[in-house]
Amino acid sequence: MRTLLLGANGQLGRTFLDQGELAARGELLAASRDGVLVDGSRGEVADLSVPESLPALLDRVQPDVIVNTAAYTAVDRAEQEESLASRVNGEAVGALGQWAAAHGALVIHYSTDYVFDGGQSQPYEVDARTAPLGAYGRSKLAGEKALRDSGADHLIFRTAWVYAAHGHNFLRTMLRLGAEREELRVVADQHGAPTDTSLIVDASLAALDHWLAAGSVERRALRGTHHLVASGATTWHGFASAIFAQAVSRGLLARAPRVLPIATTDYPTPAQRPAWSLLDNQAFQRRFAFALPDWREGLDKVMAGLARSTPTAG
Ligand SMILES: NC(=O)C1=CN([C@@H]2O[C@H](COP(=O)(O)OP(=O)(O)OC[C@H]3O[C@@H](n4cnc5c(N)ncnc54)[C@H](OP(=O)(O)O)[C@@H]3O)[C@@H](O)[C@H]2O)C=CC1
Ligand SMILES: Cc1cn([C@H]2C[C@H](O)[C@@H](COP(=O)(O)OP(=O)(O)O[C@H]3O[C@@H](C)C(=O)[C@@H](O)[C@H]3O)O2)c(=O)[nH]c1=O
Ligand SMILES: [Mg+2]
Repeated sequence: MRTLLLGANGQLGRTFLDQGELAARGELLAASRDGVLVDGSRGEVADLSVPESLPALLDRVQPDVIVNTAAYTAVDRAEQEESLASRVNGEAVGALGQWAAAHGALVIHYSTDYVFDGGQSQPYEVDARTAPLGAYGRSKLAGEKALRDSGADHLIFRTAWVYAAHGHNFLRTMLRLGAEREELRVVADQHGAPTDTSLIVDASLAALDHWLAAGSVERRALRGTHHLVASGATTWHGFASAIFAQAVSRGLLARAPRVLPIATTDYPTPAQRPAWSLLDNQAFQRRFAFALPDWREGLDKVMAGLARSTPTAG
């Protein structure tokens, strides 16, 4: 089995590489926008802002599985750059699907809670009505549709509130701001489940193994969209508070800032975010026989990893 990993320098892409299991399952080629990987080594070049460049790469690599973790993820900036966001998150995904359909490859792709408007008050099921509030969500929804319409074998995993010890994410923003400021104001009326990249990688591999072992009838049931998020629920304020509690107890911060709960209306941003981002992950757990633990377990592991690799605060 030959796998092509796109977006290898992103939060999720890096965890796929670090974790090592994709490489253990066969041959693994990693691609980034310019072909340079975070460790300085050379990988493949895959620029998703130029969708028409992708077939030549795929023809050369001939992957059996394409794992697409590349995406335009700047939620606020997307409001100003919607055409770029929709090329990367929409058209490029369609191009991957078209190649995969013609060559019998499987596409594993990631989408987001931001395809929903957040108007619900119970976890979203996979077939709930989508209605993105902003350009990022629209572009991701376009990618889902393009992949489905391509006719390729595919697994789309909608996840949410993704973080890791590396990369751009809310946890790292909080640790940086918390070291600088006495007080932070964080929205307490957006609800979701923070999901660490290790969980996404482990769950994706479990799903891939299921797929590889399945016959054509079972594959028809597996093919499609799934909700892959940690269990439990919190708010960004709750997540921030949990991050600081851990940071202090693990010696990463000498003291926690005050974290004031605020309303979304008191934190104006260019893009509107869903108030309710919880995705129902029960079907994923049943279908792939994989347990998705509470978000606090993931936070615990990520903070333990950070504490191991960081000198303690004075
Ligand atoms: N982050 C989150 O909270 C969530 C993410 N998701 C989805 O999960 C997936 C993984 O996200 P995550 O790892 O967090 O995202 P990151 O932003 O950490 O990583 C995305 C990667 O894609 C790369 N990229 C951006 N534009 C291009 C391009 N034109 N060509 C090639 N590569 C490009 C980025 O490169 P560079 O850094 O150079 O721009 C980056 O390395 C995405 O599909 C995302 O939409 C879903 C829900 C939540
Ligand atoms: C830094 C900061 C943010 N916030 C708010 C803004 C926002 O509502 C919330 C989270 O901020 P972020 O900018 O990290 O969130 P955002 O970039 O919107 O995160 C999203 O990214 C995309 C890619 C996804 O797919 C989503 O699942 C989600 O994870 O916290 C505060 O209230 N106080 C603060 O000090
Ligand atoms: Mg962000």
